[in-house]
Parts: sequence; structure tokens; C-alpha cells
Amino acid sequence: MKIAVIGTGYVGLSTGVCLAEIGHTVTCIDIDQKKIQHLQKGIPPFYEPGIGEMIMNNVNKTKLFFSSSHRDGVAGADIVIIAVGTPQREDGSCNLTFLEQAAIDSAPYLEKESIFVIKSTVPIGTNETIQKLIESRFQKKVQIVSNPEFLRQGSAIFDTMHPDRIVIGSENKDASEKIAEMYRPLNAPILITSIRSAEMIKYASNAFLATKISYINYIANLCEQVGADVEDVAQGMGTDKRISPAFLQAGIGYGGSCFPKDVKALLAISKENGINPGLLQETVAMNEHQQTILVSKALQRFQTLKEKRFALLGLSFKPETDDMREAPSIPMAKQLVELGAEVIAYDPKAVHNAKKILGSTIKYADSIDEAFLHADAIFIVTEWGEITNMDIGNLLKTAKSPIVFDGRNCFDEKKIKACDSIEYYSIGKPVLFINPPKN
Ligand SMILES: NC(=O)C1=CN([C@@H]2O[C@H](COP(=O)(O)OP(=O)(O)OC[C@H]3O[C@@H](n4cnc5c(N)ncnc54)[C@H](O)[C@@H]3O)[C@@H](O)[C@H]2O)C=CC1
Ligand SMILES: O=C(O)[C@H]1O[C@H](OP(=O)(O)OP(=O)(O)OC[C@H]2O[C@@H](n3ccc(=O)[nH]c3=O)[C@H](O)[C@@H]2O)[C@H](O)[C@@H](O)[C@@H]1O
Repeated sequence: MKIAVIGTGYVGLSTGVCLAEIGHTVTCIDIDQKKIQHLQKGIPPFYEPGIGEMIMNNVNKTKLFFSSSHRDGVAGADIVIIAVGTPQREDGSCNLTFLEQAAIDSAPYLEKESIFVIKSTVPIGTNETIQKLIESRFQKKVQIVSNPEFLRQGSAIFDTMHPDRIVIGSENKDASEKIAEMYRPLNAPILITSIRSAEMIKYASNAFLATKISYINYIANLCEQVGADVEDVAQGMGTDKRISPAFLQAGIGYGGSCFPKDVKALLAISKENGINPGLLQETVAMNEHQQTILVSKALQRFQTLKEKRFALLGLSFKPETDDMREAPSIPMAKQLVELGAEVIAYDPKAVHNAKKILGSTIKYADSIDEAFLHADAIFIVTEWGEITNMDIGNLLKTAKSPIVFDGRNCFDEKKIKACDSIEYYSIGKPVLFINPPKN
């Protein structure tokens, strides 16, 4: 099939390269000309494992093309997939400006039989609004399909090639069958629903996962007070098949480009529809609280953070991505600086993006070793493999004090007990002291 993908962010690019990989002819379009010039040379615009190789395998051969002209991709396409951003407005609701513009940019070149697919995460009713916009402004009949995306950053290619399910929301049997046919080589379970149900499935899934994280963080905070260990509790809960072990990792809260904005968008939708949004309000409040938890632990430990030097290990919102959108490291670094501390941060991939947000308010180390030097304490923020595998016992010998605040529960008791000296604070677990410093 001939397919146009509009938007080359995480979703558009992963979708485009994977559809090319399974044999379709795909043109990915973006208004960002610089991005397109790089992509034409095989250079991805962000760090995502495996995506560069997939582009190089397919680009400019017979299957995968990049262009900044909507006409190039949309004219003659059987299917047009929209994957532009749907960020949050100041009031938390979803901003559809990019989506509307992408529809306006594409509509003039839509063929009679083209199917218009919205993959971006959108409020319920948006697909119908876009269909009406195209029909009234361009006098064109168009078949619209909602096809939400469930990939995770850091494993975007794997998730796109091996989805748990593909959701196709459509009111037209031929259109839904054609989209199912497009995905057939993936051999994934396909769920066909109404357009509104498909739109709702996406928000309900993200808000559920975010709520599961807030729930385990709430349990973790309780564990600290009652002397239980949240990892044992999560394991005990997760072995119940009805609960599942996924998304029960307690930590410093969820971040990223989607959970924070999608929970708030669903909250806004609840309010608009007169449904009490209390449950989701608690999810958000718990997450905001959790993002401050390491700083509170440090304040309790040191009383004042003035002139202390703190190493922040990890900046991105999760490992295997350089994305800094809504990363818990941002409020944490800002809070530490406000309290008078000097912050030196290390991240294997995200420093260039962190600098756009935190600028020179903090320092940046080129290695884990450099961050540890003379530090009064170490904060573990993102569980990159390089960080969880580090020789913490040895590295602490170069720090001023062997004090660690681990926001991701990276180390087991054995590794901590092997250290000559450490004061180890984690999330939802007892504090471990091995020959702690005197001050
Ligand atoms: N990032 C993720 O992991 C996931 C995101 N989603 C959803 O997918 C959508 C896209 O998210 P991301 O890929 O993160 O977006 P992004 O913000 O990283 O990228 C969007 C791209 O669209 C381009 N664009 C904007 N207007 C355009 C237009 N008129 N024509 C052509 N290109 C245009 C932008 O230049 C940008 O490159 C959002 O609705 C998001 O909620 C869903 C699942 C996973
Ligand atoms: O709509 C989206 O954009 C995507 O949002 C999430 O994917 P993503 O944000 O890439 O990453 P996750 O692995 O879900 O992690 C999100 C945040 O939750 C945190 N998290 C995750 C799991 C956990 O157990 N504990 C926890 O604190 C992570 O550290 C991270 O900050 C969903 O998992 C995807 O299914 C969805 O498609």
C-alpha cells in the first residue's frame, strides 16, 4: 500500500519505518525542514534504540521517503496517518492546533478513496470534528479512522513491530478492514471499535497506568512509615495475575510527553462531562508529591542544603531516551538550586535537551566518575543501565560523603552491604547504614 505519515516525532517516525519494514511504500512528512534533511540522510532527530538502523535499511530505496511537502506524500496515498503532537493547554485540556493544521495541509491532496487515520492521542469526538472540517472546508468526503498508538519511548521500534493489540476505531467496515490489512504482517490482535471507543481506549489506558504508578508510590510511602519493603509488596501483589507486575516500580513519579498531559486531558474531559474527576486528581497530586520526595529526604538528612554539592545521575524521564519532557529531574534540580545547593548532573544522552530547560543553573558532568567527585550526596534519578551497573562502592570513595538518595531503587541489599561506607535512602524501603559518616 502507499502510505503518508504526517509528523516525524516518536510515533510518526516509528510508524513510518515499521510500515516500510513490512513492505509498504511510506512517505513521512514534517514541516520541520531541518528534521527532514537529516532524515533523508538517515539521521534520526532523537535518540531511540534501533530507529537509525531501520531508517538506513529503508530510506531512499523503494520503501521509505522523507519530504517537507504534504503533496509529495498525500497525493496518490491509499492511507494518510496523522501523528502530530497534541500537547496540553495551560488549563490541562488538549491543544488540537497542530492536528487541525495537519488536516488542512493534507486535505487538498487527498484522493477519493484515501483513508484518513488519526494516530495522535485526541479527546473523544475529535475524529468526527476533523472529518467535518475536511468535508466542509474542502468539499471532500473522507473515511476517517481512529488508530491510537501504545508504543513506549526507549522501545518504540519493538513496541511498533510487536504490539499487544491494534485498536481500529471506525464507523465504516471497508475502512477498518483496509487498516487491518495494512497491519496484517505484524500478526497482532486487532480490536475494531467505534471511533469514540478507540479515542477513549487510549486515554483510559494511559490514565490507568499513571494511576497504577501513583498507587504503588502511595504504598511505598506508607511502607517507609510502617517498616515494610515496597519491592516485596509489589512482588507479592504482582504475582496475582489480575494485578500483574508491570508498572509497580515505585520511584519519583511518572514523567514524559504523555502520562502527565493525557491524565490532565482526561481530567478536563471528565469535568466537561460532569463526571467527578477526583480519582485522577489524586493521581496527579500523588505524582507531584513524589517528584519532591528525594529533596525532602535530603532536607531531613542535612537540615540545610546551602552550599552542598549534589550529583544527579540521570536526567531523561526514563532510560533509553534523550527526551526531557516533564522529566522528574527538572523540578528536582530546580528545587535543589533554589535551596542553595550546587548541582552537577550526568546523563548518557539527554544533556543537550536538559541544557535547553535548565541552562547554566546546574553543571553537567561528562562521566559518572566526574559527577561523584567531592559530592556531599548522590541522587539517582533515571535508571540507565550504566548507572544501575556502576561500581557504587568504589565510586563513593571519591565523594565527600557516601550518602545516596536512590529514586529508582537501583541496588539490591547485597550490593549496598558490600560498600565500605554508605548511607542509602531509597523509595519505600528501610534506610541502610554501613559505617555511615559521622556528620
Ligand atoms: N511520544 C510517545 O511515546 C507517544 C506519543 N503518542 C501521541 O502521538 C502524538 C505524537 O507524539 P510525538 O510523536 O511524541 O510527537 P512530537 O511532538 O515528538 O512530534 C510531532 C511532529 O509533528 C510535526 N508536525 C507538526 N505539525 C505538522 C504538520 N502540519 N505537518 C507535518 N508535520 C507536523 C512536528 O514538526 C514534529 O516533528 C501525540 O498525540 C502523542 O500524545 C502516543 C503514543 C506514544
Ligand atoms: O502515550 C504515550 O506516549 C505512551 O506513554 C507511556 O510510554 P512512555 O511515556 O514512553 O514510557 P513508560 O515506560 O510508560 O514510562 C512513563 C513514566 O512512568 C515511570 N514509571 C513507569 C513504570 C513504573 O513501574 N514506574 C514508573 O515510575 C517512568 O519512569 C516514566 O517516567 C505508555 O507506557 C505507552 O503505552 C504510551 O503509548
